[in-house]
Amino acid sequence: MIVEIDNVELSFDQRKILYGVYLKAERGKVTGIMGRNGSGKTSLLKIWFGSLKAKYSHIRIDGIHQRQKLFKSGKVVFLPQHQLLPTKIRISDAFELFDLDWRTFIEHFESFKKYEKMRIRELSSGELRVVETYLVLSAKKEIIFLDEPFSFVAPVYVEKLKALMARKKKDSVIVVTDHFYRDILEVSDRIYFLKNGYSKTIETEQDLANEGYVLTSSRER
Ligand SMILES: Nc1ncnc2c1ncn2[C@@H]1O[C@H](COP(=O)(O)OP(=O)(O)OP(=O)(O)O)[C@@H](O)[C@H]1O
Repeated sequence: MIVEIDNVELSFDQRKILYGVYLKAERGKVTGIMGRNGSGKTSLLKIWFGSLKAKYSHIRIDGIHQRQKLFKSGKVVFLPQHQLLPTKIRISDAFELFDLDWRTFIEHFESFKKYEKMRIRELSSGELRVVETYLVLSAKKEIIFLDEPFSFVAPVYVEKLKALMARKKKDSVIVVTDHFYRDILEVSDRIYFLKNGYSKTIETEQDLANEGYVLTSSRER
């Protein structure tokens, strides 16, 4: 499966946010999106998913223009930047909601064993992000959008989530954005950088330095 978005035009009031964007994401590859704060990454994911209306946007799946919002196809799952799960439910209920097996999760995230009967509100921000990202990645959808899955997450769990993404990309189109740029560079097979409303492909930390996203490439230090 190949999912593309182009001809995006988004403004808020008179402020142009996106106007020269083309992204292509495909099964078998993780597609990363990077850019400074406010460059439009979240907006772009929302337009792609269908929860934000742009003046123009053109979305294709396997070359076929999609008239309906992508989320209506039932093929896509979206981890939003802000909390996904309701705070009152138990963690075990969240696994039931996603039709996923708690024991499989525990095989990979053993230290979460003690939380099974706890409620979502009892998790720390990072623990919640691990659970939410795991659920979304494991949701057996053809298209997976992840907006900042690594926020608040300890390096050991980031590694586990990256390994999960590497496994899941065989079955699903995965698009991810995050400011943990080294992790995005590592896990992504193709990376787009958003700047001044446009997208361009980048590959290395040096490219990010050239775009002014990081101060200097670590190789130069
Ligand atoms: N509902 C809104 N109303 C007005 N302006 C908005 C709205 N949503 C986003 N914006 C503006 O659009 C721009 C892009 O926001 P967006 O959240 O897409 O950026 P981002 O690249 O995801 O940023 P970050 O890395 O900080 O999460 C920002 O300047 C933001 O202020």
